[in-house]
Order: sequence, then C-alpha cells, then structure tokens
Amino acid sequence: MTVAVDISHRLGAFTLDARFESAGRLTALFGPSGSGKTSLVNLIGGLLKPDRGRIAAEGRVFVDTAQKLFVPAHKRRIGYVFQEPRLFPHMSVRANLLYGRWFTPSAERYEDLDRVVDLLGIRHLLERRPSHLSGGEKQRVAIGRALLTSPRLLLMDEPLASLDDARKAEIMPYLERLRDETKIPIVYVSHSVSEVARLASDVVVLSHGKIVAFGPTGAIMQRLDLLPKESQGEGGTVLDMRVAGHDDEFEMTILRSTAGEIRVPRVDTAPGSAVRVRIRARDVMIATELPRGLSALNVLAGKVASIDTSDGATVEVRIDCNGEMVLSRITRQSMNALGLAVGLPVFAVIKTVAFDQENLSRTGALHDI
Ligand SMILES: Nc1ncnc2c1ncn2[C@@H]1O[C@H](COP(=O)(O)OP(=O)(O)OP(=O)(O)O)[C@@H](O)[C@H]1O
Repeated sequence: MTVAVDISHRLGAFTLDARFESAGRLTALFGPSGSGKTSLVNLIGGLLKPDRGRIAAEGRVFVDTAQKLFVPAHKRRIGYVFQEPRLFPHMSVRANLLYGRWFTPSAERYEDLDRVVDLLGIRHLLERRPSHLSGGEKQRVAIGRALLTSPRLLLMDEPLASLDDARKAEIMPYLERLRDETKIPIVYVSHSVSEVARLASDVVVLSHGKIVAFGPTGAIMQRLDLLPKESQGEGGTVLDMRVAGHDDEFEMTILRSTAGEIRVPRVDTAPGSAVRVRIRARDVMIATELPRGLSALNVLAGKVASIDTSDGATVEVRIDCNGEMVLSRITRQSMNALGLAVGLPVFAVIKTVAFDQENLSRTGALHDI
C-alpha cells in the first residue's frame, strides 16, 4: 500500500511543491488554511493536472508529466468524501449507496452492499431519504457510497469539519474501522490535531505549499513547533500500545508497550488488541524520584533525552522511556527546581484526566509489513 507523490503546481500566486511516499493505512494532510491540502487532494484525484511530476498509488501511475501520462479522474477509481456529504436528495440511502457502483466494471468490484452497510452501521437507514438523516449519518452514507465504487484509494477532504463534536465522536469509530478493516489506502485532509493524532498512521505537514515535515504520527505529534499556536496544547505523545488485561474491580484496562505499563478507564477490547493513546504534553508531570502518595496511576520511568527552552516560560522535555519518547511541557521554573538535564533519570507522571475516551482509540495494523 503506497501513495507516492512528487509534484509541482502553480495556482495563481501560489505554488505547491510536494514530495512524499507513504506506506501507511491513513496518511493525513495536515496544515493551516491555505497551505495547499485541498489542492494536493485534487491533484491526486485528477481534478487538477500538475505542471510537473508524478503521482502513483498502489503501484498504478496516475500522472507522470515526463511520460506525458495523465489518467483522467473517472478512470482512476478513487473514492472521494468531501466536507459536505453531497447525497442525492430524491434517492433513498440504498440507491445513493449503489449509485457509485455502476461506474466500476463488475470484474473489479470487491466491495458489496452488505459488508459496507455493516462496516458503517447504516442498515437501519437504507430506506430513508437523506433529508431524514443526521449530519453524522449522512456522512457515513457518503463514505459508504465512496467505498462501493471499490476504489483503489480513498480521498477524504475534512469529512468531519461540518459536524458538531457529538457527531464527530459518533463517526470516529467508523473511520477507525474503515482504516483497519479495508485494504484501501486513505489520504485524509484535516487541520484538527486530535483527529490526526487519533486516525493517522503517517502525517504530511504542509505550510505555504511546501511539505515541512513527513513521518509517522507519533513523531510528528511530538513536534509542537509544527502545530498551530492555538493547538499546541493538544500536541504530545501518541503511543501505540497493547491491552495487557482488564481490572474488573476498578473498571480499568492495563495497556503495555516498551515504554511501560499504564492504566486507563476500561476499553472494551480483548487482551492483545492494539490501542492508541494520546497523551498531551501538558498532562505529563516530571518527578526525579518515584512518586508516592499521588493520585496519578501512571508513572513511566525514563531518562531526559532533550530539553527545548525556546519558548519563554514553559519548556518541552522529551523523556526516553525505554526507546519510546514521552513529551512533557512544564514551566521553566519547575525545570530549574528539579535540576533537569539531559541524561538524568526521571519519572513521567501522567495525569489520569489525560485518558478520556477522546484520547483512547482501538487500532489495527497501521502499516503493512
Ligand atoms: N484556482 C486557483 N487560482 C489561484 N489560486 C488558487 C486556486 N486554487 C487555490 N488557490 C490558492 O492556493 C492556496 C491553497 O489552497 P488550498 O485550498 O489547497 O488550501 P487548503 O490547505 O486546502 O486550505 P483550507 O484548509 O482553507 O481548505 C490558497 O492560497 C488558495 O487561495
């Protein structure tokens, strides 16, 4: 599963220069408004033709200007999901879902209605008209319609942006299932840190038409400098952990990774399953001794790997917990009081509040091996 992009394209005064190759299940295009995310998606989808370059997915070349090759949008078999669901109002959900199917030759159809309907939990909606659906339900139907074209690649351009928080929370698990249970690579545009932290396997960070960073989600989320000022409090650590067991008495789940063990409010999934945990840097305190008499349940042992003091009153401390980095944001005053220095053994103390459901999500394999 790879998506390979190497293009330059001019739009008026704006120039997009993008080069990345992702083997991830869900590659997020992340960046502020006007950074070029939608233009990049439109180039991949074939709605725009690049001035120069090459775009390929799943080993199929869609554009190669050097070879004068340009596969038109309708021949790329790419599923598109937009911010607005764009369903046909006069057709039932069933008819909307089946609509896209006809554009795919029958020999190449690998999705069927039953599977898609179950994946997205929309069986009870099949006979309704779109006007009788909630925003979240409409968007699930729009995703189903894109899936039923049996696409080679799914492009999702801010699919949650027009939904309120409750609808976003409702649809998230379906996006996770889509990522984990279908084999379709997904390119997902978002400017929400929490969405990217939860869903993405890899992140392309765009700024003014250039890629300023590309890498696995965990590495990108630790680069608080890449996040917009107003979202820096959302940045931190993304740990992909496994369920080690459940504690029925206290309704907790024990998660483990090489960083150590943590306890979180119960996640209903079997031991051995993968769970992604997001820990905001501001929710991690640092102790130089193993804390006692503290309500926080989660303490990971490590060593200070780096300290970034470039930001005035607060500092960012990266703690190497047995090879996995945990990021903490504390005051410069606390840093001095603790005498923190690179190499010092410390304990990362994670506030329990860090583990609300928004920050815990089930995952499957995020990359193909
Ligand atoms: N056809 C066009 N002609 C001239 N400029 C364009 C054209 N299309 C897009 N642009 C400019 O290209 C830049 C990138 O736009 P784009 O929509 O790709 O950004 P974006 O990151 O998706 O933003 P948003 O998050 O607001 O959707 C913007 O400055 C936009 O004004």
